[in-house]
Amino acid sequence: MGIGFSALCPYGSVCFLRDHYCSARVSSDCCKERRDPHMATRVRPSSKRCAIIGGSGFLGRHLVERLVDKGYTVNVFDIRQAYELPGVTFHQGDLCDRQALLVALKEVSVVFHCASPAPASDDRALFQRVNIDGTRTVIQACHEAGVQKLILTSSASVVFEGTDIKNGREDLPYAKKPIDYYTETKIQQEKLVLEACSKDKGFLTVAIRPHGIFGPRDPQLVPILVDTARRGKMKFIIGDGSNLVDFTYVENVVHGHILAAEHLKADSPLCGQAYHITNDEPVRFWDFMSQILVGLGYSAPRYHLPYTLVYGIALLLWLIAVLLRPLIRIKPTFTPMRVALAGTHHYYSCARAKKDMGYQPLVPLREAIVRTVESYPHLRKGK
Ligand SMILES: NC(=O)C1=CN([C@@H]2O[C@H](COP(=O)(O)OP(=O)(O)OC[C@H]3O[C@@H](n4cnc5c(N)ncnc54)[C@H](OP(=O)(O)O)[C@@H]3O)[C@@H](O)[C@H]2O)C=CC1
Ligand SMILES: CC(C)CCC[C@@H](C)[C@H]1CC[C@H]2C3=C(CC[C@]12C)[C@@]1(C)CCC(=O)C[C@@H]1CC3
Repeated sequence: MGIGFSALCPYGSVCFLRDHYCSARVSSDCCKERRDPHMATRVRPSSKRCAIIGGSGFLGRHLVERLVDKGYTVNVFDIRQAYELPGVTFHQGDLCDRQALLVALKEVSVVFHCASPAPASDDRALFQRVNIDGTRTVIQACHEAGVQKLILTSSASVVFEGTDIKNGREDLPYAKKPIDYYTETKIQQEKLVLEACSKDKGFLTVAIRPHGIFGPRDPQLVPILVDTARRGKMKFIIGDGSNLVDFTYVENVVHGHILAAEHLKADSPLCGQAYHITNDEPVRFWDFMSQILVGLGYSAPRYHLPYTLVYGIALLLWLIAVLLRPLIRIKPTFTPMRVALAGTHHYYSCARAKKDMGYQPLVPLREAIVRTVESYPHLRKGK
């Protein structure tokens, strides 16, 4: 067990002898007994010392910025350092390296794990190594460092098999046939983290399942969309265009993560559970894409193509790409996974997050789209 673990405070916070902190507001007998009177008001609460694995990435960096604003002490652990921010300590390394992780997790009580290889990668071995073996290493390092809470960024796609999901709840079974390697390993990763939750060991875990994260600095959704439009390939709507999908503004995803960390206590329903975090405003996939495209000066797609035809072609192209891989590397734009995401309903209920952690999206979709479009002046048509 981690260094210094002593007991669970009746208020739900975990008390640690090594640097215990009590504010005037939370002062149970348990806390009073263990309080170091010299440290009581000056030292930042240990519950506010966190590490973000993947903190250089799109979501991770937004999370880091918000945690710093909220007065957390932040360590970033990432394979690359993408920026500098006062109050943030960077640790560069691979999360599969336990020793490197241990340095970043020292004195930390909350860990956010939001690192993953890019979903568009086709490197199966990399997904296995980072998302599965690496997550085992993260859990082990958390135990060794005495971390109390682990918040995993999972994905709502862990239940998606390429067919319609309408208002899906967290109790849907994991996909038996996940849409790609990425999702296959996200399922295993989520299982590992949730199974590691142990009130006895004082190690609490929760998984956040966002869907279709977008916002400033996103390296995927808007850049891929614009690239496709610039190559003249965004003329067609796959299917009848009525399919509803969740797109979630990055600040709402961050809000869900922080609420989860703050509500995760030994006596809370969050322990070992997964939570959908969405904008709670399902939108027609093609309306959303059109609003982004038109906002950036491109034309919206207009012509309809049958879903099964496009899916069949995408499957064929993917097979050809796999067969030709030893000779030439082809990366089709319309992969079967993207076609399935673009042509089916898939939106999720976040009622559980509302009930258990008081989640409400902070930024509505309309405002989120405006902010996102404004943040990409370099991707406007003609730039
Ligand atoms: N974007 C989306 O729509 C959704 C994302 N998610 C999940 O959210 C999380 C964050 O995604 P997002 O911010 O979009 O992704 P990013 O790729 O922007 O961020 C992930 C970060 O993790 C880093 N990383 C990758 N491998 C390792 C490793 N072995 N050791 C340390 N760091 C590593 C990446 O570095 P590098 O870039 O160099 O690889 C990157 O900085 C992921 O877990 C993803 O599965 C879930 C649902 C939807
Ligand atoms: C070329 C067009 C048909 C589609 C362009 C937009 C897509 C790049 C995005 C639309 C839905 C997005 C999405 C993800 C990545 C980007 C999209 C495919 C994820 C796969 C990212 C990782 C996840 O966990 C699930 C996401 C679902 C939605």
